[in-house]
Amino acid sequence: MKSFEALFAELSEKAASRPEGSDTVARLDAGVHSIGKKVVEEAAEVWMAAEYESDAACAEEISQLLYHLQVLMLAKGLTLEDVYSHL
Ligand SMILES: N=c1c2ncn([C@@H]3O[C@H](COP(=O)(O)OP(=O)(O)OP(=O)(O)O)[C@@H](O)[C@H]3O)c2ncn1[C@@H]1O[C@H](COP(=O)(O)O)[C@@H](O)[C@H]1O
Repeated sequence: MKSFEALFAELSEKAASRPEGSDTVARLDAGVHSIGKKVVEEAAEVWMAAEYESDAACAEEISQLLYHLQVLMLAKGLTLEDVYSHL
């Protein structure tokens, strides 16, 4: 099982090394506008799953939202500390 911190470390490494075939690199190259739209789409899917789908489906949608939020953080150059400092 992967933690939020472990995923962020993995994505940070991918952003730096830019391996062939990485979806994350492609999403970063698409830019903040594209990533932002994905965040909104995934947030809506979380909402719909919470109201109309199973707990497992809702959890999966939440994991996808967290992934896209991390991609947005990387695109903006934000660190975990930048976000955690507001929690
Ligand atoms: N955790 C995730 C993750 N969660 C969600 N997603 C992406 O978000 C998509 C889910 O969005 P949708 O359900 O809307 O599916 P879709 O419509 O096909 O998505 P689009 O490709 O059209 O955006 C998935 O198909 C993945 O492309 C993720 N992509 C990657 N990861 C992890 O990120 C790491 C790096 O991945 P790569 O960059 O691909 O090597 C690996 O550990 C992966 O497991």
